[in-house]
Amino acid sequence: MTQDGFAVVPESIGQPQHLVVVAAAIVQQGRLLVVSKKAAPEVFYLPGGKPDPGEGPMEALARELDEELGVRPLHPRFLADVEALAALERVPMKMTVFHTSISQVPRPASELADLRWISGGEPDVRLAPAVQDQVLPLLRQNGLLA
Ligand SMILES: Nc1nc2c([nH]c(=O)n2[C@H]2C[C@H](O)[C@@H](COP(=O)(O)OP(=O)(O)OP(=O)(O)O)O2)c(=O)[nH]1
Repeated sequence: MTQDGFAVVPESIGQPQHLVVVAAAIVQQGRLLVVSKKAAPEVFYLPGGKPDPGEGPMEALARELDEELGVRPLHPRFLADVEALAALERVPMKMTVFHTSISQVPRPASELADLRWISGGEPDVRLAPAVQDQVLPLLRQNGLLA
């Protein structure tokens, strides 16, 4: 109850549950790094994942990049918040994307099935909807990808 006598309603009540995801847009030599996981090897998306409880976006980004690729983000900058259907869970997802450089050459961890550097037009790479429809156009609009 607030001082005004109103009950405090948790934000989640009455709203759809969103999956929260943090991800990295890493571009080198005009190509975007995408990964696929062993759980769904046919779908590629940005390295990243769900923040642990109490973890901030940058902390989550650094942990996920370390776990998945053995790299550290260098000079990460907020690119966009995008909303789409999550590629694996198929529920609404809010994904915060940071454009970042990385500290080393990425080495895929065992949870990954594949790692590709893409220009965006590869016919054999099926991208998650958020990446195909939102992240690639944003990177192009910002001159970060041809
Ligand atoms: N990392 C990432 N996830 C994405 C993207 N696009 C997209 O739909 N997703 C979806 C895929 C999954 O449904 C969800 C992220 O799940 P994940 O399995 O990568 O997350 P995680 O590393 O925290 O995995 P876990 O703890 O559940 O094992 O978000 C994207 O570009 N990057």
